[in-house]
Amino acid sequence: MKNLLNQKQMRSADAFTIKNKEILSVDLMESASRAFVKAFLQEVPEKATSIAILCGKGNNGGDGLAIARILKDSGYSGVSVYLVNFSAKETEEYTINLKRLEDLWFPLTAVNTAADLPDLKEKVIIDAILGSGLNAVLEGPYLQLVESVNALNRQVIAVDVPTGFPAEGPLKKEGVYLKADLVICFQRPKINFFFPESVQALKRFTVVPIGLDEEFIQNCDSPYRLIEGPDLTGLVKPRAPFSHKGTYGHALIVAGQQQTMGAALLSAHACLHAGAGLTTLSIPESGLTALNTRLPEVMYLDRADLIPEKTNKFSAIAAGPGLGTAEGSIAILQGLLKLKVPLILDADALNMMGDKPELLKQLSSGSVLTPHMKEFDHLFGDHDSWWERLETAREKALELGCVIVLKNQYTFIIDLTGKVTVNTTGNAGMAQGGMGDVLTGLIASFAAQGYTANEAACIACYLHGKAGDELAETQVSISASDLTGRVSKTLKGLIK
Ligand SMILES: NC(=O)C1=CN([C@@H]2O[C@H](COP(=O)(O)OP(=O)(O)OC[C@H]3O[C@@H](n4cnc5c(N)ncnc54)[C@H](OP(=O)(O)O)[C@@H]3O)[C@@H](O)[C@H]2O)[C@@H](O)CC1
Ligand SMILES: Nc1ncnc2c1ncn2[C@@H]1O[C@H](COP(=O)(O)OP(=O)(O)O)[C@@H](O)[C@H]1O
Repeated sequence: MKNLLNQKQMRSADAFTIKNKEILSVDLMESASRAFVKAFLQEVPEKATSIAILCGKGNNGGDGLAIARILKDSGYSGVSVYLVNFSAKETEEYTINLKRLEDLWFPLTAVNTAADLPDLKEKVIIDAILGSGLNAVLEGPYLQLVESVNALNRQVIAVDVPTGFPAEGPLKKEGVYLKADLVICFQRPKINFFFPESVQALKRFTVVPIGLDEEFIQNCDSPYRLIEGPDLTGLVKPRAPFSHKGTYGHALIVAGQQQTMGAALLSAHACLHAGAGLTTLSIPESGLTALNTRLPEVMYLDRADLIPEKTNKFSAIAAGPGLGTAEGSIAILQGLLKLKVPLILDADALNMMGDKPELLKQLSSGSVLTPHMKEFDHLFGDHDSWWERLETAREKALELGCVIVLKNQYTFIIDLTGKVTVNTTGNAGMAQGGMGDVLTGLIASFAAQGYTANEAACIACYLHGKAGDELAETQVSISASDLTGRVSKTLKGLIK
């Protein structure tokens, strides 16, 4: 899995690369700027496009100056550079790149106050004002400049990070950011790109390698990492010769009530498709006809049988989808907690725990909680930012000894030690009811098959989103049933 670094670690990776590869800092800037231009070419292939590059006086601005030169060398004929001179000091790499442009008689326009910014006519704006060196919210001339550029409503492509947007840490309410359509980011994405609030600053991002030492990066002690397809190849085991249904575990899903029986069926269906040897569903008796008609492979367990003697045969137990929160459901949850086995808890199971926080203390170690943002805040209190929510998730995972799957467009899987795995698969086509029920069924299936709680959560989240991404190639929206139908095929692609 790829480590995500904080800015201090990123600077160390910079320094290490410069020392060990015996390259100059300005050469690293050149490499970053070339990588930027390569990605920019894909985005703006028309060489006659007029482009304004706004450059601050730090290394982000230095990149902007190098990018101007490289774009010109690549055949872009309408590149203009605006020097944002709001700071007294400039970095050495900036100075070198400015000199290189001056030597080429490159036209440069000085912007010494926000009011100096001319009426930009260029079609595309490259934002190289401030990058990861940002140390406070924007104010004064930077704020004015950013607001006037935002008002232009042009296509904006930011270098590494949009001006004003912090790479890490809580996003302040008063923060103002230069709004980028795309960020071309160096070597690793910034952790803050994965939070929903980032939409205020960027629509999307792409990451380009710039030649930093990968071994150094991977050896950094970081709490964040990204899960990618190759990470699962090798982890997901193929079906074994001479195996039988008993080899792949027996999952129990406790879900559904009269009005929300579908949630239970969706979870069980997903569990089946992800390969559990046996799947049993515990639903109210009134759902039996639906179960037998819709999912003939799935067995039934009476609610009265949720007792140790009847449940000890299950290799994983999930509860919550469509379960309701009435007295009867609370009793079911309390009964499950008394089993003293790890549980996978979603939806109403989490809502009940939010209503009765004392239940959280009864969770067995190795359990998995799968809240979306509202369920999470109901469980652990309101949060002003996603950064803070993720910090709480890390503390709670450690304190409770459980895995927390904090769901969103990018889902955060926090393991028992508080480490965070970010899943980037999935798409807006999946924003339909029932999708979380499917995820619960997938986690239950992998847990039943013998994967650890964290492995089951990582495999399930990646697979869930990946199946959705494959379907999105030919569909606009994806129903929970569509997704379930795809899962086994996608899984096949993940096995060596
Ligand atoms: N390995 C990599 O990732 C590589 C990264 N590279 C590039 O380097 C970039 C980072 O460059 P950087 O460190 O020079 O900082 P940068 O963002 O240009 O800004 C610094 C200036 O901003 C100022 N300033 C800060 N906050 C402010 C505020 N709120 N309001 C006003 N001013 C503020 C601050 O002034 P100070 O507060 O210190 O007086 C200082 O003068 C990175 O994003 C990437 O583009 C590549 O070239 C090579 C490999
Ligand atoms: N825009 C999106 N991009 C990626 N994944 C999404 C998106 N919208 C929803 N999902 C995924 O769908 C699931 C929704 O879960 P949840 O809100 O609990 O759904 P429900 O309660 O309807 O079953 C989560 O796993 C989430 O990551």
